[in-house]
Amino acid sequence: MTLHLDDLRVRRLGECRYDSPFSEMLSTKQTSPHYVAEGDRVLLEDTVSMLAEHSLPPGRVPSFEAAGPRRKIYFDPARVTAGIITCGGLCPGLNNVIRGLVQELTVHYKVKRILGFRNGLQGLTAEHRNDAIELTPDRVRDIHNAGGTILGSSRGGQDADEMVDSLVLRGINILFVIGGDGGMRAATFLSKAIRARGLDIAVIGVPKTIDNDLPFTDQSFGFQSAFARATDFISSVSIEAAASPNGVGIVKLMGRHSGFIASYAALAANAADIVLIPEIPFALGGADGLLAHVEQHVRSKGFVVIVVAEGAGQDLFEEHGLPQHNGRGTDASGNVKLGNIGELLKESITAHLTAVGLAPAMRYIDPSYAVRSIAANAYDSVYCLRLAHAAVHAAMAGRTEAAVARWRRRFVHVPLSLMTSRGNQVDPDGDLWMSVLETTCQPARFGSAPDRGELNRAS
Ligand SMILES: Nc1ncnc2c1ncn2[C@@H]1O[C@H](COP(=O)(O)OP(=O)(O)OP(=O)(O)O)[C@@H](O)[C@H]1O
Ligand SMILES: O=P(O)(O)OC[C@H]1O[C@](O)(CO)[C@@H](O)[C@@H]1O
Ligand SMILES: [Mg+2]
Repeated sequence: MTLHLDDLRVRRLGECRYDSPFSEMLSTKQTSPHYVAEGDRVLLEDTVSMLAEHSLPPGRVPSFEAAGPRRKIYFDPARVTAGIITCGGLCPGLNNVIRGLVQELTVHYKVKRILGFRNGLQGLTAEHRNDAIELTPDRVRDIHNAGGTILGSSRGGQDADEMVDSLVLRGINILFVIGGDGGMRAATFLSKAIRARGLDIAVIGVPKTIDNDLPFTDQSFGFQSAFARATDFISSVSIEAAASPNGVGIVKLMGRHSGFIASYAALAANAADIVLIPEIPFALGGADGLLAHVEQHVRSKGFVVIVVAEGAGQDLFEEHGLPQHNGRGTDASGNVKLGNIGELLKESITAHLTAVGLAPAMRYIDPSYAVRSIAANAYDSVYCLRLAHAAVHAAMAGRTEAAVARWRRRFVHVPLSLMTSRGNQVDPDGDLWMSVLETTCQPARFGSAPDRGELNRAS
């Protein structure tokens, strides 16, 4: 996808006429690698060859608006009521972002009223709009020490007009939506309804997901904490598998469409023999299939450790005549319900090894919720706080229909249209997957699984 400068422009509600409370602090600042004045931008691409391909003057090169405080702001802080919602699955750091938003809004901008809507989009329905809680620095002081979200979260769609009515009735000028790909779509959907009514309400997304499946962000918050926790489970399973005759350790990790958690956790634990991710199809049977490789490991080393992402091998369910996984169905948000690949591996590996006289000691764990419900680690805590700061600065400067993200280590504003334009997946030809292959020594493919080109042409 070729992006042009116009695709990267962020919508503004209007001219910034108020002095920012930061203007004094900023008056001495020069543009530097760490501070970008209004108008300066962060490059979309960062290699000389990619830049040269555009053959464009510097002012037209695709670039993001830099995040951060402006000298002039759009909203009069004394008249602002801000709202916050968290939606989708849990993710380490949700409470840190809520806390960061509340502190930045109140301490620096002196915003007096912040409402936390309960349980995701449900909190914006007529039935629940009055359940919103007042968020104050006192209320959020210690929340970053706990996982989850003090606001609650949910899946499932709601009527746009009803949600906009709630924003109007509760006097909201700025809404922060902390969510994954669905949450960013919901923010877009709400923004459109707000725009259709000509309302002066800014909507800023703070992208979250342990799956790291959102584009235009180096890594989403919570991802580091989640894969660090997942690493512990891989280490445990590998110790168990190694200590048992014909030990087979399987750890199933989240990752609906993207194998980032599986790949990073496997690299960190450095104990997996096989990593299976949604991006790379694999075959179970045949001379080069997964089962043959598992058998080979058990014969040569005495045990095998497999890390599998939940979205891997979904095509195998049809092959194995498991119709309940093919009709699939969806959850309340429209996400396809996946077949349980961990169980499928457990059963097929047990059957295969038993048939060849190597009855296994199976050690299978699915630590999915244990991985995502924890508090943020130190790295994510810093990241969440800085994203929250960037989100508040963006909203106060009248940016809307945008998300804040870290791109090439700089905080930027990303139009929601781009945030929802595609997913982010492990590149089978990229350096991350190469590192996994180098570490596990597994083959590039198990069996005669179709290559990606064939799959893309078929779909
Ligand atoms: N296209 C859409 N339009 C309006 N609302 C949407 C859309 N897609 C998703 N939503 C709503 O956004 C909310 C969050 O979506 P979802 O449950 O898919 O989680 P998510 O934000 O993708 O997070 P995660 O994937 O990390 O669990 C849900 O309430 C869902 O109904
Ligand atoms: O059980 P739930 O809450 O629907 O969440 C499961 C999904 O949430 C995610 O962790 C994303 O938040 C996916 O990896 C996973 O498929
Ligand atoms: Mg999602």
